[in-house]
Amino acid sequence: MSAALQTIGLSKRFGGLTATDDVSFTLGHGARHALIGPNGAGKTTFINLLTGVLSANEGTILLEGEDITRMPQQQRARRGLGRTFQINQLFGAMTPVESVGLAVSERMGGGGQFWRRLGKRTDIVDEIVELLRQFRLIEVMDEPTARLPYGKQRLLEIAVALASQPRVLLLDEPAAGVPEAERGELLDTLAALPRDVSILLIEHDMDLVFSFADRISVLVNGALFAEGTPEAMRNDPRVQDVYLGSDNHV
Ligand SMILES: Nc1ncnc2c1ncn2[C@@H]1O[C@H](COP(=O)(O)OP(=O)(O)OP(=O)(O)O)[C@@H](O)[C@H]1O
Repeated sequence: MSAALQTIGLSKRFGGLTATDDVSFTLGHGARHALIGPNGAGKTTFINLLTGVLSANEGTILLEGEDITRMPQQQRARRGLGRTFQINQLFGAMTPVESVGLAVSERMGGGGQFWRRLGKRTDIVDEIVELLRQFRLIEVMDEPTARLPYGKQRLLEIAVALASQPRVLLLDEPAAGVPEAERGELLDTLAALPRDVSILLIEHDMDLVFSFADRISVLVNGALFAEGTPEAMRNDPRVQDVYLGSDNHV
């Protein structure tokens, strides 16, 4: 059985700087895999290569065994590659029910026909309500997004990404900017994500990384430096040296 997502010898250069250096990486089916590393290690560049925001200089990207290396972003998304962004990409004037509804409708090819379809399709309504419930957004579903607590906005972002039913979900720093008091809800919600979605998490919050991940890869200077179970990474003196033992992950 092929991996959910795999890179082989992936490299990206910006002029003289190698931001992704010969990365061969495997995301297993149903994985809860975290990618960590110091600032500037190349985590965001790697995600951008996976999603097609950037094109690789060398190497191959396989999604469920299919070569997507040269595919445009939209096509990768349609093939089942979902992502959230480090910085909130939501429309502030829309409500959670509208954002999730639009994402579900788009997946079904509804697009602008969204509200007309909604009235007729109870299965769509049920799915929207279930997503809002799962992400603890029911009580705020009619509030403009810009007025929601930041933690709720990050939850909404994940709900919107999940609405497209991705096979692989890339979570780019979901806890960034979320106040301490709202982190528990985020952790619980991430823990409850459906197991048939394979997840790659990029995160600086080590509590979240160690509570979420069953596998961790460490990126340093664009290259994979170490990989293993959370326990193995926590106890690896080399990893402690370059990352965990220092202050540069906050
Ligand atoms: N578009 C670009 N042009 C030139 N250099 C870039 C570009 N994007 C990233 N870099 C450089 O590539 C390296 C990796 O950056 P990247 O943002 O991928 O790291 P990161 O691990 O995501 O960092 P952080 O944890 O701070 O978000 C850095 O040295 C960065 O300055």
